[in-house]
Amino acid sequence: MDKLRVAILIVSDTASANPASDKVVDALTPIFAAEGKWESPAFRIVPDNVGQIQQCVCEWADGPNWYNLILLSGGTGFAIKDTTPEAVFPLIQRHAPGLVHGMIAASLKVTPFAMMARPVAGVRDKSLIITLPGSPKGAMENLDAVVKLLPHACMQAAGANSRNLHAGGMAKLESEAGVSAQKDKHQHQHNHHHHHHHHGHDHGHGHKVPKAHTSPSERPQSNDPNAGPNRRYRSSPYPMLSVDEALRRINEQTPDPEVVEVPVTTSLIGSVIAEDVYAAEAVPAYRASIVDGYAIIAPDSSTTGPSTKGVFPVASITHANVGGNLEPLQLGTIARITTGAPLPPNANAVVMVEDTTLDSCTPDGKEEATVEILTDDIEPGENVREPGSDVSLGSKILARGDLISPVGGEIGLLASTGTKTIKVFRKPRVGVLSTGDELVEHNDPRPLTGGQIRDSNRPSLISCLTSWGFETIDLGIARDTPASELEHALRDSLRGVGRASSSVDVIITTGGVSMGELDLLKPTIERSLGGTIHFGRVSMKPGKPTTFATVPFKPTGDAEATSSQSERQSKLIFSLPGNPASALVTLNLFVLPSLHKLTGLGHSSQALSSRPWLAPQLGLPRVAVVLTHHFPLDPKRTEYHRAVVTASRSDGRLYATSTGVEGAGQRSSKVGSLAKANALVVLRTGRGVAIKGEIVEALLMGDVHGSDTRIIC
Ligand SMILES: Nc1nc2c(c(=O)[nH]1)N[C@H]1C(S)=C(S)[C@@H](COP(=O)(O)OP(=O)(O)OC[C@H]3O[C@@H](n4cnc5c(N)ncnc54)[C@H](O)[C@@H]3O)O[C@H]1N2
Ligand code: MOO
Ligand SMILES: [Mg+2]
Repeated sequence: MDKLRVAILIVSDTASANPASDKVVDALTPIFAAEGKWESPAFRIVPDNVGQIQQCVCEWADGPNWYNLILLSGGTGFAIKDTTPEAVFPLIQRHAPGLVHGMIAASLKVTPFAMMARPVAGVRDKSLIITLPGSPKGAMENLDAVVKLLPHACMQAAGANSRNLHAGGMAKLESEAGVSAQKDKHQHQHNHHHHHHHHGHDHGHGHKVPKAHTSPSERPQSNDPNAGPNRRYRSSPYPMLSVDEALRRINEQTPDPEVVEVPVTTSLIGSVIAEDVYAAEAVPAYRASIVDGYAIIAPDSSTTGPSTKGVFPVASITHANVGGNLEPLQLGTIARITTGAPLPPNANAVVMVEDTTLDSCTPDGKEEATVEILTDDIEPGENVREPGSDVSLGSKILARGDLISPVGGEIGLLASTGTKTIKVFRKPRVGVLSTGDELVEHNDPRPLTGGQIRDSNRPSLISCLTSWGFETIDLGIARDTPASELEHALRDSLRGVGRASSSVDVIITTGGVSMGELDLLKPTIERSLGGTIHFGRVSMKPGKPTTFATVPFKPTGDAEATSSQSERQSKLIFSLPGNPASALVTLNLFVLPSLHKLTGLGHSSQALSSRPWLAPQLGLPRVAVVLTHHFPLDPKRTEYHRAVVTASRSDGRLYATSTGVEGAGQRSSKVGSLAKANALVVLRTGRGVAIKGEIVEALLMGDVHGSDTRIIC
């Protein structure tokens, strides 16, 4: 039969800094060789870092080249930096305490210090994962204690149809090891119990409010759908933040922009300049005519030279784009010239053709022989663009922080000066993922059944992001069950595999962030991805359960790790509520300012401001609007009321009209409340209504058109 595949992860700051110092791989390799059932072990070294440990274990367990057995050595003790069990525990889907007992029992025969080992063992997908002590001796002793069982355990974990299995070989091993499938089943039940016991802290009633920034151990235990009603929250453990505090945390966690050098093309639109740009060429590069007419030698007005008025022979003709040298203009002659064409040497001004009349033609009648100039007040330099008078060579044409707008002015300036490449801030790449068992593609031809919903969030969010000029990646729909689907979808998009062919900087998800038992985003981000949730509730309507998290990210593969300077170290996840209006409103309110910061906007003003998250360049423009009717107020949460804002042609003010106040008008499930809306009217909490004629703040999402509205109060 095929040999089993084994990989060893050395977890050690020391070995990570100096790989030669590792002795564990050499100690364990002969044990596997002696068994004869194993391929020679693969290995990798990482520092004592939860994110890097998890990244590697997941790659080894989930990737296409998965391993039957994943061993980790190191980081299992009581020292502060020992975090291997914490990293591995959440990745295990089925725990194997029997292996843990076996290893500890064996070590106890050697030393009482075995009581201070904190090993973890269990199955993830088809891989068996076991942690071992960091010392070569301890690692060998522990492995020796269980190694006879491992081939059997691995094959059971992999399932009978695994590529590594043959029915014959399996039966043989089972009798060798003297265990049965029945026993194995018992073990699982035991596992479950064990799991409850260790993690069923007193969060069942959720009265404890966690601190704003929680370390992995003191983080609130999230909804665990497998753990039954006692582990489900009955009130949210996430503190309710103000919108301002939420924006502050987003700003704080959003990394500074990265600089890239790129060629000048139209795909620069929406980029922000990272380094002042100086003109590589002068514009114009030569003395050019501003009009169609005749180049002349105009007398200096201070001297009393010959008049420009009179009849002159036409010496030559100059069009734009002439090659070669021009004949110098002789005194007393003029030269026909077109707009933008270079002046012949000696010429110093141009007379517009409108200020002349034809006097005589050449004998063949094809050309002008003499022309009469009708005007006498032509000064030297008139209608002439001197070299560099539009853009002088080496002058600053664009500054750090300038936006390359779709209007075209900046691209034009870069093009006219022959600028080949410029340094800009790299625009973030954004992935959009819908979550929910109930979702079907919006264009699925089948009629809906049961509780099915068409996925409207993905198309609506992607269209909004695209209009802002960001590269988006459609990450599809992740089902709520099995929960690993969500985890895989997130992990793949961070790594740039699957639907995301290159890794994304920001992930936007919708759905699954509130209080339902299938609301799995928060636990998945915290436990499976080792992420940090910076907030999970905001006092606003719609959008209360909006969640923002960061996940540590280290590119996998050694080559990549060194070469890829452009990979950000921490990735952002915005988990927006599933209700369509909530999703689109929170995208505008929370995600845009972060994307703007990543793009390099608001960068210059940040240093000056004590509240950089409110820099005017970040997020939607804020304007004052006049209400055209009463708007009802919410007593508890600030409302972002969807409205149409128009610019009054009669009084120049901006007026806001709701997209619907009656009945379900502003309900968060109603994406139609955003159809036609171009603004979010910010309504502070209060009783009753904001009255007609009142001036309030609004966030502009779209173009403002003119109207005849006016209110006289
Ligand atoms: N007990 C409580 N229940 C709820 C609370 C609460 O505080 N306590 N908050 C409510 C608020 S406010 C909102 S908003 C929603 C947020 O829900 P989730 O983010 O957990 O989203 P789901 O439960 O998955 O779905 C909610 C709703 O949205 C529909 N949906 C989801 N995804 C899409 C999509 N891609 N396209 C269209 N529609 C989608 C989904 O079918 C549900 O109808 O929670 C309240 N509950
Ligand atoms: O706060 Mo949730 O977003 O409705 O309606
Ligand atoms: Mg929900």
